[in-house]
Amino acid sequence: MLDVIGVGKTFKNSKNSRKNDCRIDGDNFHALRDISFSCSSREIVGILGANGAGKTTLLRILCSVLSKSKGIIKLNGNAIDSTSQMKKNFGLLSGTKGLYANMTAREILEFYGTLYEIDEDSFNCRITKISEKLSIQNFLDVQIKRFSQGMKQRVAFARALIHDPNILILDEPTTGMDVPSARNVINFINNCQEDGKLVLVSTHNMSEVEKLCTKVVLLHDGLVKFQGTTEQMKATGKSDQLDDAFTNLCM
Ligand SMILES: Nc1ncnc2c1ncn2[C@@H]1O[C@H](COP(=O)(O)OP(=O)(O)OP(=O)(O)O)[C@@H](O)[C@H]1O
Repeated sequence: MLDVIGVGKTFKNSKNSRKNDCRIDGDNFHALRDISFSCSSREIVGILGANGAGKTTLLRILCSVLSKSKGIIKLNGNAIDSTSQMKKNFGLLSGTKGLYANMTAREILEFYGTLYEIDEDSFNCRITKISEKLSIQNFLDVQIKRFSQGMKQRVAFARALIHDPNILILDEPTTGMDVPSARNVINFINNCQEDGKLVLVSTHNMSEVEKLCTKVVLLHDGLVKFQGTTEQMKATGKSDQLDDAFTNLCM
């Protein structure tokens, strides 16, 4: 369903900002060098890698927040290049930025509904369905400034899902959450899989990866170092502990 083929991203390398990095090429810095992998609906794919490996850059390219420097992204066999196609098919959760303190959850979701050009009837159906799933139906008319971090994260999830995308991109969805809130997020991600969505999730938490991911793509210095199941990753990384296998593969 989703094919990422030879995707690369090059930034200008400002002098003295990086040293001793194999991705530096004169004035250029190749954050992603050549990324290829494929996945299907109902998969939960872990995008793994050490700090700076290129996870966020890749996820932002998939959601058209960033443009790619090379490569092809295909959905159901067709190359997608227009921003509008990408926006329609992908939903991004990347922290709780843009949840304006003085707006209510409903106002924020209405704002994003307008950006995605969702008609009023569809919007009302979506907001009812999503707010029940995320248990925010009782907070919809409360201002964001009164929300805890976990509640804000649920609104951010609702925002990512408001246009009913086929593919959900989650950049570190449980970072900074307490155990019950993180567990809710994990359950919610599992529900998305049951709804037939493809979920790509970046996380540093290997126990979450073991619980959630049907497959992982491990990035290292802007390349794919490993892809396969967590069991295959342990075998390749020569450890029965996923975090040790991760460390071995990243060395
Ligand atoms: N706009 C930019 N300009 C220049 N370099 C950038 C830019 N955005 C990211 N980079 C660089 O690209 C590399 C990959 O960054 P990215 O944020 O994708 O890594 P990551 O794997 O998500 O890391 P982390 O786990 O720390 O969040 C890093 O070296 C980063 O400094």
